[in-house]
Amino acid sequence: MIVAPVITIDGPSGSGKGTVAGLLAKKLGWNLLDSGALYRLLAFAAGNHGVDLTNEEAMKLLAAHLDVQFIAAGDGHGQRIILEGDEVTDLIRNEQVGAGASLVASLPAVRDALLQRQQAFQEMPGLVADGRDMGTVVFPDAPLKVFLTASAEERARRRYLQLKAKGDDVNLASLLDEIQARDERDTQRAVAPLKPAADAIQLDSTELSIEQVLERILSEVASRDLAG
Ligand SMILES: Nc1ncnc2c1ncn2[C@@H]1O[C@H](COP(=O)(O)OP(=O)(O)O)[C@@H](O)[C@H]1O
Ligand SMILES: Nc1ccn([C@H]2C[C@H](O)[C@@H](COP(=O)(O)OP(=O)(O)O)O2)c(=O)n1
Repeated sequence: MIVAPVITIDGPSGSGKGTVAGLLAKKLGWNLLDSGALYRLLAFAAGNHGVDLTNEEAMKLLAAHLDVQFIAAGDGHGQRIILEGDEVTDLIRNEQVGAGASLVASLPAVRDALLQRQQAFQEMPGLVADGRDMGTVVFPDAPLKVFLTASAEERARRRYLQLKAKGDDVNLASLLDEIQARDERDTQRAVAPLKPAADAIQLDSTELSIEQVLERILSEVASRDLAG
């Protein structure tokens, strides 16, 4: 059986995972898994259904029955996300939902319930998957694993610019606090914590442009002969 190759991109919030994963998937013509969106969707759905984010049993049920569709955007750039029939693409991209996602993501039963759903994205001709545990837990056999980082200050600055451009009322200092709190929770949790896989390439993007990060990864793809 031919197994579709996977490129995993893990790292902390604002390191550029989502942007680079989207560009890479587009360039290679591969499928895309934004695993963080699943945790964000769960936190968002919990709000809609009045479920307490720390209620592991209820959150596990919600995860098992999550009704979500990822639709490639018409311009070939990014994805539209539909939750229970409603478009939530932008609604899940704020720090409040991010913090809720990080909380939900610390529940082992929730991670278990999402495992197969994530693995089902591994289809031909290949998959680019971004998150926190793509290389360590979900796709441990991936032939290329990237761990993307950047300083917390640079990540907060990027998030600030991104949210401000969207028209959100944001504050740089509180974004930095929130990012650091999320880093702490994501790296310290007992199950599938944020950490580089032993065989991951580590890339610090603090001083790199998006194009430079993409170039570095594409050179790894070429040297491993992954794109056929
Ligand atoms: N290397 C980079 N240099 C400058 N800005 C970047 C870089 N990588 C990503 N960005 C910007 O930072 C913001 C956060 O990137 P994103 O891909 O959402 O990060 P993550 O998925 O790791 O949270 C986006 O607005 C993106 O355009
Ligand atoms: N594979 C994943 C992806 C995300 N998570 C959790 C931890 C993160 O703080 C939240 C939100 O992830 P997301 O990648 O959307 O967040 P950022 O874009 O990096 O800010 O979900 C996870 O535990 N495992």
